[in-house]
Amino acid sequence: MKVFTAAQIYKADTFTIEKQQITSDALMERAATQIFNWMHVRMQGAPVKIHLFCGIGNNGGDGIALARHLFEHGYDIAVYVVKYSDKRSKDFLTNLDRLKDRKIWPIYMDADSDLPEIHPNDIIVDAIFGIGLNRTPDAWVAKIIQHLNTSKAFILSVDIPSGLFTDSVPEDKEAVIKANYVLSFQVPKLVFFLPETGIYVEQWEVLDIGLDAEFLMNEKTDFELISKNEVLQFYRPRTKYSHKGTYGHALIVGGSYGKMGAVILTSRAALKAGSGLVTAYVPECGYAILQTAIPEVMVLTNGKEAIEAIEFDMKPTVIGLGIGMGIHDKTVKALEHFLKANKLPLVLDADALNILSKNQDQMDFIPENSILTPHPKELERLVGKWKDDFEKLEKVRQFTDKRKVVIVVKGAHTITFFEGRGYINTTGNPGMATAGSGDALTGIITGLIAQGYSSLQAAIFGVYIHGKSGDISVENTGYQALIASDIIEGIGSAFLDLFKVPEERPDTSEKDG
Ligand SMILES: NC(=O)C1=CN([C@@H]2O[C@H](COP(=O)(O)OP(=O)(O)OC[C@H]3O[C@@H](n4cnc5c(N)ncnc54)[C@H](O)[C@@H]3O)[C@@H](O)[C@H]2O)[C@@H](O)CC1
Ligand SMILES: [K+]
Repeated sequence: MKVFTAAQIYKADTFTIEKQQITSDALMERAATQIFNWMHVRMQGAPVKIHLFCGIGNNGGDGIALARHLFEHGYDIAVYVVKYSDKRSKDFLTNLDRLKDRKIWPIYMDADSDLPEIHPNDIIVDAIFGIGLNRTPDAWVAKIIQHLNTSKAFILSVDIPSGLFTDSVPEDKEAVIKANYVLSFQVPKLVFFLPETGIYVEQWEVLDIGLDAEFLMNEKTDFELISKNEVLQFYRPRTKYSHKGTYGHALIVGGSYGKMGAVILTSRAALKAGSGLVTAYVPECGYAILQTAIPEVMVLTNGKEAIEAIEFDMKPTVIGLGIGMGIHDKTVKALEHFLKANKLPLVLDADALNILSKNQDQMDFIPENSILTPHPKELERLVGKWKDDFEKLEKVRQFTDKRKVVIVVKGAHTITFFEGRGYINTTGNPGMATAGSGDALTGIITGLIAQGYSSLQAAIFGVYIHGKSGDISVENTGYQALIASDIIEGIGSAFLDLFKVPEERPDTSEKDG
């Protein structure tokens, strides 16, 4: 699913209005009806107090139109208009008149108004600001927002949590609604997925308001959300007359005294992801450990307790490099020597990234289409410090552009970058923040490249499978007890899940988050 900017959403609105020959009011009515249906299916007329806080723009208009539908279906509502400006939108005013026609009188709120009492069991509809927010809300509006946040009532945000910008991090962290649920029109917003702004969105769902399908399909976006549908498009089925050679040979280079477990995890994950053959290249102290731990993996050795040279007499399809490798001087030299001679695509992780960060001139020897999988600290060493999430994304984009490589920015929503575009993953959970989780990911990605997936596909698919496996495994372990080995064990289930038919849903909108 594509992730549009605010400007693109406005463009889609205008395009749709012209093409479908409808009024903007009709589009607002669609939006409000969708939200109403969503609520009505779940609430079934329950006598719960619903407080609707509406701004004076089109987001407020959505809220006012929703209030009318709720009223007409017998819900107990209170409507507040937060008058943060005199520039009320046309469609807001139209809907306000319709509400007044039904003898519903909103409570107007300004800087001097008292804050209404809200019971923890009530429901709040947040329609104060939408994607039109262009500056930090005034202090008195921020106060209302804080009042709602501390009420303990369930907050349903219309389109986006009020106070959250679509393309920057909020300056005043207290002036943003913390939404329990966001109903986003047509497309999700990038800010739902970034660490600094995603905290305002507990769950989200997209509501289809019928924006023009052709426009949505043709419009190019900087970000795409990756769910099952997207990865299925490049899934490679196995053929009957294939053999292990068909599925490539992954070489996993790494390990040092005390860090051999990482190589076990990566090698195992590469096998489990489907690599035909896997060879581990480790220092001698890892030989018996590897051979005992994974009988399916072949082992080559160099150096005693750390790798001193990377030379081999075999032809791997792809090389995963850096896991538990350490930063011994001899290893650093070995890597430099190897990079100068190597032509194969690489999956670079952990100590390989740390070594490269310190010797940026060696970056020139990274082959195009290689994949780098840094965690936040490694990323910082690679691209330098950033002031916020948006600057981080920009720095990564520039780096991938310059070096022609794929960078996997690991996080709650891992984002894979290549050729100026970011692919946002939707699987995974906090249980996966555990030792060796990244080693497993490196193995999965390496194993996919071995089988013929392109670097970009392997990174996107690998991140998806890794997260999905974590989601399936956590059902049995709980967050705390989930360990990297569980993620590797779950890889098979994650593949099987690709072909599970989703269960029937009560409504027709797309769901995620
Ligand atoms: N454009 C359309 O056709 C549709 C728009 N929809 C709704 O419209 C929303 C966007 O509406 P608007 O563009 O009217 O914008 P908003 O309703 O988000 O904001 C209203 C206006 O307030 C002003 N403003 C921004 N920041 C402010 C601040 N800090 N203090 C005071 N005033 C501020 C801006 O001039 C802005 O246009 C979407 O989020 C969505 O909810 C939906 O009805 C679907 C259709
Ligand atoms: K809102």
